[in-house]
Order: sequence, then structure tokens, then C-alpha cells
Amino acid sequence: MTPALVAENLNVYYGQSHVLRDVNFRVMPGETVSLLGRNGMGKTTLLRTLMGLLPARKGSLRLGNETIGGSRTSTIAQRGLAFVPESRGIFPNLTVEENLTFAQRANRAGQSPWTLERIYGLFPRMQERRSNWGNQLSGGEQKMLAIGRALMTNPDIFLLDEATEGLAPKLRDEIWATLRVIRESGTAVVVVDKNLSDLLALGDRHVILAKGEVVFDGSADALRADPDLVHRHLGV
Ligand SMILES: Nc1ncnc2c1ncn2[C@@H]1O[C@H](COP(=O)(O)OP(=O)(O)OP(=O)(O)O)[C@@H](O)[C@H]1O
Repeated sequence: MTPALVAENLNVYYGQSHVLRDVNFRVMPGETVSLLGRNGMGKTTLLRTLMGLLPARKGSLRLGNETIGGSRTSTIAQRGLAFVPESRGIFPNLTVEENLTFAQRANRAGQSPWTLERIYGLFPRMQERRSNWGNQLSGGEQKMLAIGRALMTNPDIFLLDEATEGLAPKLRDEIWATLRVIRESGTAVVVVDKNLSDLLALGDRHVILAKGEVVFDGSADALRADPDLVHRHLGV
């Protein structure tokens, strides 16, 4: 099977600072991959690079059989990637519904499995708040809206940074449940979060970054079998 995404030997810098070092990362169609590592190890940088928001100084990026190195974010989005950044990026002067419909797009096969109705089914709270402005939402509601908006683009691969950071326990559960629904819909997911047990329960595969390098890439069982590695790189 052709991977949905392949990044090879990615090297990314902020000025002089070498933040991603020869990172190899792949996602198979429909696969859920968790991205782990302590603060500042490069997880957000990797997601932003995949999305074309940061340039790679070296390395290549392929979506399916297409090389997309150097492509703009809009092109990458059209090729089927959607990204929910930690900052969420809600449009403050659009309503909830406008934020959602603004993003609406069919996938590359011309299909739109994710509709407004389906997003409202997933997040009834968004339906209740459909006429509110983006800047009237709580942090948790903004997260739901950002997830809903990304799904409205009908992506093949859904990138989610800090999935549950700063959210109340009930909302966290809702986000994990949502990720399971996305996963069951056949969309590939790459998720960053601090909660190891939730990630191990959700993900098909787990990748740990340390100082910009991949130090583990494997199953939950392989990770659990190496408590030293978990302690060293995740501090638990
Ligand atoms: N805009 C920037 N300019 C300069 N350095 C940056 C910038 N953004 C991140 N860095 C540095 O790059 C490294 C990787 O950061 P990154 O945000 O990718 O890590 P992370 O694993 O996502 O951690 P966190 O969970 O803290 O977001 C860190 O050393 C960070 O300080």
C-alpha cells in the first residue's frame, strides 16, 4: 500500500537553530499516529513543516505518489491535509457556522463525507452556538470549532496539535471520542498530546521525538515494553 504521507530526512531550522534533524515520518492511509516527546522537542515544528507552514532546508515530502516539497500550505491543504494548531486559528469576526462553511470543500475524489449536519451531530454545542461570533467562544468550544472546521475540508490526513491541552476533563473525553469517530471514518490522524495513556489507547503507531530526532517509532506494546525509554523521553 502506498503511504498517505512520507517525509524523508527532514531538516528544519529556526535561524541558526537546527530543530528537526533527519526526521523520517510516514503515515499510512487511515492510520492514527501519535507524536510524543517532551516540551520543545520538535512536535509542533514537524506538524507545521508537513503543512507547508515552515520550509524544510533539506528533505522531501510526498503525499501519495506526489512530491510536495516547497509547496504552499493552500496546495498541501488541497492535497488532503488539514491542521488544527494549538492556537486554533478561529476567525473571530465570523460566526460559528460561517467558520465551518467557509472551510467547506470536497475531498480529492469529489466527495464530502463531512457535512455541517455531521459536524453538528459530533458537537451539538456548536449547533447551539451556531450564530455566536468566533471570539465569543470558550477555549474548549474554539477547539471543537477548529476540529469541525478542519473536518469540513474532508481531509485524508488530519493533524491535531495539543489535542486536549488546557481543557476540562469532560471536554477532554469529548475530544478523544471525536478522534475515535474520525479514525473510524477512515481518515488518517496525527495527534500530539501530553496524555500518554489516552494516546496509547487511540494510536496505531507511536513516534517519539527528542531534540528534533525520531528516537522511537513503533506499537504501543513495543513502547510499554521499554519503560526506560518512556521515562527518559516522556518523563513518566
Ligand atoms: N518561532 C520559533 N523561533 C525560534 N525557535 C523556535 C520557534 N518555535 C519553536 N522554536 C524552538 O524549536 C524547538 C522545537 O519546538 P516545538 O514547538 O516544535 O516543540 P514541541 O515538541 O512542539 O514542544 P511544545 O510541546 O513545547 O510545543 C524548541 O527548542 C523551541 O524553543
